Amino acid sequence: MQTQPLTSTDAVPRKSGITDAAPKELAKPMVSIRGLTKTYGRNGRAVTALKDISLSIRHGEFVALLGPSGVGKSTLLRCLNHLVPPTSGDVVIGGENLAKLSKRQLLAARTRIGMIFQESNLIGRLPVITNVLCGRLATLGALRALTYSFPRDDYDRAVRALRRAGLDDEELYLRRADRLSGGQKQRVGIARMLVQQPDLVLADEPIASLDVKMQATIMDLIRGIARDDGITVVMSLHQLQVARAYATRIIALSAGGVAFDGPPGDLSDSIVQDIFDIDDEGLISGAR
Ligand SMILES: Nc1ncnc2c1ncn2[C@@H]1O[C@H](COP(=O)(O)OP(=O)(O)OP(=O)(O)O)[C@@H](O)[C@H]1O
Repeated sequence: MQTQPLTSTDAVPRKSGITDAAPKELAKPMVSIRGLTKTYGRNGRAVTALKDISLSIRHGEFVALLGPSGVGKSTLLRCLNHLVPPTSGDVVIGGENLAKLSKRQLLAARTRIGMIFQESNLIGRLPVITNVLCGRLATLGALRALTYSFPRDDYDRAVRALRRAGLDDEELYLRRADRLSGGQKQRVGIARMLVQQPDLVLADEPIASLDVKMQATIMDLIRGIARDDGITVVMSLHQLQVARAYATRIIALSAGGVAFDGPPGDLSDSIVQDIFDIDDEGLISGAR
């Protein structure tokens, strides 16, 4: 692996996505889903995770996807970048219908869609900086990608991203990723997303493995970055209060369909009670 000395470049927020895009592009929805259905085959049995979902998400929205375990939140997020191909229906991102793209075009489209995962999905044996650089892999040729030979600019970008994600201590950058705390890992995952310079971020339960204090820190960080860079966020969550505090829009899933879609202020306790069971810790624990 190639490891270059680290520079001390200042963290400069990117003004892209909503700010860089031409007005015509902004008029189009960031995400448009039409008639999305996903059926998995399991042990010779069909499981329909999503049933005929249609919705649009505008540039700059912060959408919380709520619902009990198994309702289809991860499936919906993964259909949005075709990591899980829909059984039927269309997913249009920034005006591009993903089903109509060639493999190569789909890979290119995915470079503008960042992901943040519950367990951060870092490569434990690799140093922090290399994990962040992995967000640039799609921009390298095949040989460079195989040997993790990143250009100098990418190292500078990775350092800036780590700083924006709240990791200032350069000693950490060369540490193996599996030697970090849960909160540090999540910050590295956010830095890896940042170097992709995405327009859209899909976050799958990014705070589920963190303590309450770190949950707030990570949510503040993601919201701040999304606002500064004009990034659209779609995030699955189990915590009702977190969704109410951070999202500009809540979409609640129930039985594979949309049970509620609106601003947090419209999701009254009585609507919540009609849709979900909430446990003592405020987590959505089941469907009504
Ligand atoms: N690869 C798969 N093969 C078969 N069934 C699957 C697969 N992935 C998900 N499912 C099923 O699809 C349904 C929706 O699962 P999904 O993981 O999208 O739900 P979720 O709301 O994200 O759950 P959680 O909150 O537990 O992550 C579930 O019934 C699940 O068992």
